[in-house]
Amino acid sequence: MMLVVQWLRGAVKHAGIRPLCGVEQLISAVRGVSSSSQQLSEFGRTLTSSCTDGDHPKVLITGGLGQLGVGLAKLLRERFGKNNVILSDIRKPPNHVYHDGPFIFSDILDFKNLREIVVNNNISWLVHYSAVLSAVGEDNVALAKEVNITGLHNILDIATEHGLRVFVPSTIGAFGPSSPRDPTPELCVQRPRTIYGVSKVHAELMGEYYHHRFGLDFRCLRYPGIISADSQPGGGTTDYAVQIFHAAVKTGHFECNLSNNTRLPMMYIDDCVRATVDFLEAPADTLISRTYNINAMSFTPQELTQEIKKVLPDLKVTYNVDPVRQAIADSWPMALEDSAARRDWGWKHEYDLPELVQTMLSHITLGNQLAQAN
Ligand SMILES: NC(=O)c1ccc[n+]([C@@H]2O[C@H](COP(=O)([O-])OP(=O)(O)OC[C@H]3O[C@@H](n4cnc5c(N)ncnc54)[C@H](O)[C@@H]3O)[C@@H](O)[C@H]2O)c1
Ligand SMILES: C[C@@H](O)[C@H](N)C(=O)O
Repeated sequence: MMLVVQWLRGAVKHAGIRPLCGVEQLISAVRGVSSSSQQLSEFGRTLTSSCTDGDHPKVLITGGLGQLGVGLAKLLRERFGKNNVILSDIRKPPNHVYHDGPFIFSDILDFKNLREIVVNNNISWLVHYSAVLSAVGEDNVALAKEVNITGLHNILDIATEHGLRVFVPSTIGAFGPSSPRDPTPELCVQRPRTIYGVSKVHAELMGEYYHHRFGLDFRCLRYPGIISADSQPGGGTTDYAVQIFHAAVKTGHFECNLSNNTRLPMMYIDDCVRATVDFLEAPADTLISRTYNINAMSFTPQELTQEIKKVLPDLKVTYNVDPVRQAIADSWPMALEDSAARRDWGWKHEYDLPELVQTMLSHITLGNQLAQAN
């Protein structure tokens, strides 16, 4: 096996193939197969399917109609071409998403269908966004187990089988009350108290295991709460930090379900999708780890309100604390320690609280004006 890996490194270097085509991915594919002749012929297919269109990866995004998928698809399509990025979900897309680029139905619990999609579309990168988030998960543990754990197993098996690069996001929710909270280091006690958090620790460990055992090119970022103007959050604990902006513009009143002094790590969506694409593109030999924290800003509902009031002074915020969400938030980090991401693949956030507030308010105001004009 070592000889094959060495030969592959030499051959790739000799042929001048660009790193984007995934030298390490190919090497991983070699490591991932045993020496049976059938599997070696599979390897031949993996080699050709891993580099599409000469240069660009062919990307499949699962759960792509949630808060993050459409934004990620937009950036990936700018970099790799519209037809090289396929969004998928189990829901019907809105018209503008359907017309913006390829969309396909894919239920991650249907292994055979998922495999068919990967094969028929020559997929080389898989971004696995399907999930049941923290608050919804506590409401429906069985569904969260099915989607977040069984679904992940399907993804890892298919990615390994076809030599794919696979990205699975983790979260601040992968930590718990016994983790250090301010800041939370990359490696520390992880004993989350939600099914969402437990499933994400499982995903981190399974992905890393598949990487070491089968050579899977598994990549994982622990996202903070993500804030976006054009897409709605899917039932998490940090959702208030999106909803407050819409309420501020629309009615001038917001009822917050977390207490005024609950400090959580947050990130603007543009930083999140840029981090994801940069991390996906990072050469494998620069990655010391397969799971990284990324951090941008931290604030409380009170601090966010004060910042929004600089633009909309009449905003009124009242508090009606949801005990389930509050207990979750109280067990999560206040900030993530992310020096490894900054060192290894150049992560740098661009949005702090003032820029976040300015950007969110202008996007939402403009969006509302356009909607009224139509
Ligand atoms: N949004 C955040 O603040 C945040 C923070 C940390 C991590 N993450 C992670 O990022 C990823 C994307 O988050 P999001 O906010 O877009 O989530 P979301 O809840 O908004 O969207 C999840 C999507 O998964 C789809 N889905 C559910 N069951 C499915 C199935 N069986 N097959 C295929 N798709 C299915 C849903 O239809 C939905 O569109 C998730 O893994 C989430 O855990 C998000
Ligand atoms: C933090 C993140 O994982 C998600 N927004 C949640 O609150 O569940």
